[in-house]
Amino acid sequence: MPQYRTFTAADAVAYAQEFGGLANPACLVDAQEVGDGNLNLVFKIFDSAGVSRIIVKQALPYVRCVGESWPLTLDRARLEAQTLVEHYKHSPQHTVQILHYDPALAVMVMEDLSSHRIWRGELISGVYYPQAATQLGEYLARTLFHTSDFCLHPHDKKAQVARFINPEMCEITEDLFFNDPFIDHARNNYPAELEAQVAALRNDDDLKIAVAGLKHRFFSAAQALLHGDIHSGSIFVAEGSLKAIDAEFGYFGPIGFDIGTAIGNLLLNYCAQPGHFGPRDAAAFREQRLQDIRELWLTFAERFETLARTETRDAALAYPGYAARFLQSVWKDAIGYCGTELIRRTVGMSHVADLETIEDDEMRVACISHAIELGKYLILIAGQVENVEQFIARVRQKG
Ligand SMILES: Nc1ncnc2c1ncn2[C@@H]1O[C@H](COP(=O)(O)OP(=O)(O)O)[C@@H](O)[C@H]1O
Ligand SMILES: CSC[C@H]1O[C@H](OP(=O)(O)O)[C@H](O)[C@@H]1O
Repeated sequence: MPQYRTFTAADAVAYAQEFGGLANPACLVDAQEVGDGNLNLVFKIFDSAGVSRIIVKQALPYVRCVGESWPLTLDRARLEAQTLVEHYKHSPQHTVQILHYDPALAVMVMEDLSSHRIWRGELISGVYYPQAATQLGEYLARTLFHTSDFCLHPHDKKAQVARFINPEMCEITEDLFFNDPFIDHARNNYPAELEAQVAALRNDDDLKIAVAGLKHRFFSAAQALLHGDIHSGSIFVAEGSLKAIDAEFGYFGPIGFDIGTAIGNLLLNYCAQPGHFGPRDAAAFREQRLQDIRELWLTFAERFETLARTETRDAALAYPGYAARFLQSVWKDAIGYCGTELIRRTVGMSHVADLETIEDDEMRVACISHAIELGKYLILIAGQVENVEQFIARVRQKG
């Protein structure tokens, strides 16, 4: 077995020639490292005509955006490859295809999605993909249903939970979402002007109890195999197409976490709109985001319920009305997790380009402040919002 080493561009080309599955591997001649995420190396491998043909992704033994002072398990590459392979089985249209995985080198080779664009960039530029929210709802319904107790035999489910135990990556989420923003932590990063607003988060008993409940369910509710980090930067879109990538946070957790993360990133974009298009033009883009949220939830819920009605194997869970009851609890979880995504992306260490690229300082701070307030509000009211129309009305009320 090869020893782990960090790939150079030449290593990545040689690896893609061997494991890329191309009929004419010698055509692969060049590589460029294009990783813009927080964690890993990503190489595009080009042919002699300069066309990107295949992707080689390698985990580093530390958090890329911080450096060697924050070591991180290489096993995350296994969890990412395994999660994407499992999701591909259930939703091949909306999951990147993994072609090869190598545990010793913590490397995977995957389908090249250069014909697509990262959704976050498109949302920031105001490019609308009207089908994307529906397709994301379909992806979430199919992957989450087919890895849940509605579908799996109890023995298989338990074996799968064990195969996807992901303690190191879950710990990052546990800290960044549910701890750091609600205490005075060195990793936090927010505008000094918002100190009083952030201090109020630390001193709000109701909020901290609600966040404790969300963290507790993140620890313990092994409902389905989550993507675990399904934000708009982990989603490629093209006309009529959507593909999820980057699933190294995959584990069996509460379904509402994936739904809430996805909705949360649409809301972060909603909050950022005045910073990119000015208060007047922002209104139309904001309506698109609210429509995306409506479409995402309604598609997810409708597809999940249909699958539950037609394909549930467990006799008790198949009882008419139970799936609808379960989806109500998923919805309420999703609103809470959505709120934590808004807060961790504004107060915590890991920010989003939607807000960070707003050039005007005063406007940027105002948009960040809006996201923090909205996040706190959603966490507090999560249990009272019965449906997506009420959710949208509440978001509108908060400005
Ligand atoms: N399958 C792919 N096809 C084309 N580009 C990709 C692919 N996977 C990743 N990339 C590029 O690499 C970037 C970082 O990938 P990502 O998986 O998000 O890395 P990280 O795990 O470090 O967050 C993406 O934003 C995208 O530009
Ligand atoms: C210390 S990891 C911070 C943050 O980075 C991950 O995002 P990505 O892999 O898409 O760059 C994830 O959201 C983590 O919470």
